Amino acid sequence: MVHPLDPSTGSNYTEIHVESYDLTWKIDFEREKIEGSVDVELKAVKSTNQVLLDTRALEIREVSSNPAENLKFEVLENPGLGQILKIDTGKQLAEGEKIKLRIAYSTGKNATALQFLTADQTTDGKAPYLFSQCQAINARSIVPCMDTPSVKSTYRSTVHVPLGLTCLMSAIGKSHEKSACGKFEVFKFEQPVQIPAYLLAIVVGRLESRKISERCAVWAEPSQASAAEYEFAETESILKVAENVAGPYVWGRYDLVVLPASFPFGGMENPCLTFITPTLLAGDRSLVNVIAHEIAHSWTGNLVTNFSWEHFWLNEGFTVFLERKIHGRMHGEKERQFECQQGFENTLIPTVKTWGPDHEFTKLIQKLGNIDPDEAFSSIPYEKGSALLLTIEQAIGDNSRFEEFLRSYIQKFAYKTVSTDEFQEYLYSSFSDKRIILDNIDWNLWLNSPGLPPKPKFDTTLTDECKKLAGNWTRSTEIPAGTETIYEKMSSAQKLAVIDEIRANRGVFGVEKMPALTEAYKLDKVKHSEIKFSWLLLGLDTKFEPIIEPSLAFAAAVGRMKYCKPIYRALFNWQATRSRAIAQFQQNIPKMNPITVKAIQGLLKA
Ligand SMILES: CC/C=C\C/C=C\C[C@@H](O)/C=C/C=C/C=C\[C@@H](O)CCCC(=O)O
Ligand SMILES: [Zn+2]
Repeated sequence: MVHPLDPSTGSNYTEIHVESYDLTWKIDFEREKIEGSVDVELKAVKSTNQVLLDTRALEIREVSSNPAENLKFEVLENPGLGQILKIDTGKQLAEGEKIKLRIAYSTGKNATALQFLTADQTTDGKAPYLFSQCQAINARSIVPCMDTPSVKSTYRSTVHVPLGLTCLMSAIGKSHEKSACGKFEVFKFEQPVQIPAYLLAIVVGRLESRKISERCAVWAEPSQASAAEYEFAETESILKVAENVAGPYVWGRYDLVVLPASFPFGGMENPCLTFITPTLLAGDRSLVNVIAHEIAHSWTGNLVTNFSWEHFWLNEGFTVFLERKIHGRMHGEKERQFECQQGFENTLIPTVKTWGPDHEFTKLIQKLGNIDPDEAFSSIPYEKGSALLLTIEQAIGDNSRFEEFLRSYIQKFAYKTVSTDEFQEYLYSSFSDKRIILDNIDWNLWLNSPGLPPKPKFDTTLTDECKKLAGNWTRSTEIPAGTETIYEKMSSAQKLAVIDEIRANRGVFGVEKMPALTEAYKLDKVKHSEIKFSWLLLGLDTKFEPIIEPSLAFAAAVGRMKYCKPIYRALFNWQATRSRAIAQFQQNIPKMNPITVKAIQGLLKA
């Protein structure tokens, strides 16, 4: 089956493929730039005399071939998506012929993949810091590349960083020594498994590591190292369960790095080194579902990769489904069902409501054109995607057979990319005895229609307990008796479900009960970031004035977009807070991640 084209790249990947990148970088904290070169090895898929690479605001100094010969190049605009570096190879390459190019360049001011932090913007406030976020199409702002998941390449790197700092990458560390001049720490890495450009990642900072197992460690700034070691101590056990569900782990190491608070996501599945937000440091290991999610990406996303961002649900829907399979193996089927029901009712339903039921971005398969995929990003591919897989599992009616199918799907498409059609074709060929059952799934509704899909069936036991407790608050004007004790005995996920449920029924809750609710469940002291976020949003949605200060403080301190975007949206939409929120946001822009800035600016334009 031939893949359609990826609209988010300007590269000529159908003519020639990048096989490997060899990066030589110097991290310049003063000028907030990466300075260096990349050696690119390419192989022609068909005869061509040009190489088109994606770039975004890069300063290209020179392009040469090996043996050294300067090549002609020009930089063309690619509206909405950056630029295209067009290189004349100087000769016609035959199909299968290889070529090596060297590109000397530096990153531009405000490279979208990078956030340079001054010492005072870090957790410990002791040294500057740098981290990257290349998904979806930001890799092109740090290296000229084929920035499409359709192309997978290996990479090596040599990185010079200031003395005393540690560099980590989404690869296996090979060596660390001082430079000959004694002015730099020099780190070398190798990623021997072919990966798409969006999985290239770097972090530089004052970092300490704690060993979790032979293949797992957690890195953090020194003041957070012990907390991180405790919080993520279960990483190896989760990885073993994941292998049991999905097959052997092929990436060698699985390390974690806790980033500063401005990191825009909960976690990013960079191979060998998952990036995580410090908002996971709940103190009681109650947010490790994010680690299970990132571990699951080692198979779905990193090994089997969506061929373009229009089919992002193949990365995220499968990963959420696997994450919950892992959770079910560890804590029981009722728990898995609870997570699935919560995902549908308290994430998917509100997300569809926020976009609007006819919005293009509520479709599972997207038509992105030249829209930056970041703009379409939401929980839809995660929750609608995993709900589709749950629906298929239930239609098949044999969970262990469906799990075997998942393993064979992973094996079949490992190291490759996949489209929705290919997944569907493989599903039908694997369940040829269930064709009629599969035909009963309304594929067009699930894949191509906006809005909510049919709700799968759930074992509602654990959710029912939460709905009952929440109902006591929303249905009555009285403060429910004994509510503290019932709440206290619940798991953190159930506690969150209680607040989410009250929030879903805020119309009948009544702002006058906010102080009692806050007091009963000690919500103003809660450390669990999901519960805190839900409480703040409940207060903002019900226009509870004492919530304004903690909401502004949370939005300023936490760059995770899952939290700061809805909080800013609510603050912008409330007349009483709008101007303060806009002023705070604008003042904080220099400290914020470029991806987050763009997303919040989008809210103001909407
Ligand atoms: C349908 C949208 C099409 C393409 C989007 C592709 C990438 C979107 C881009 O914005 C990058 C996303 C990176 C996500 C990383 C981690 C998430 O799993 C975090 C989820 C939210 C959170 O927990 O904070
Ligand atoms: Zn994910």
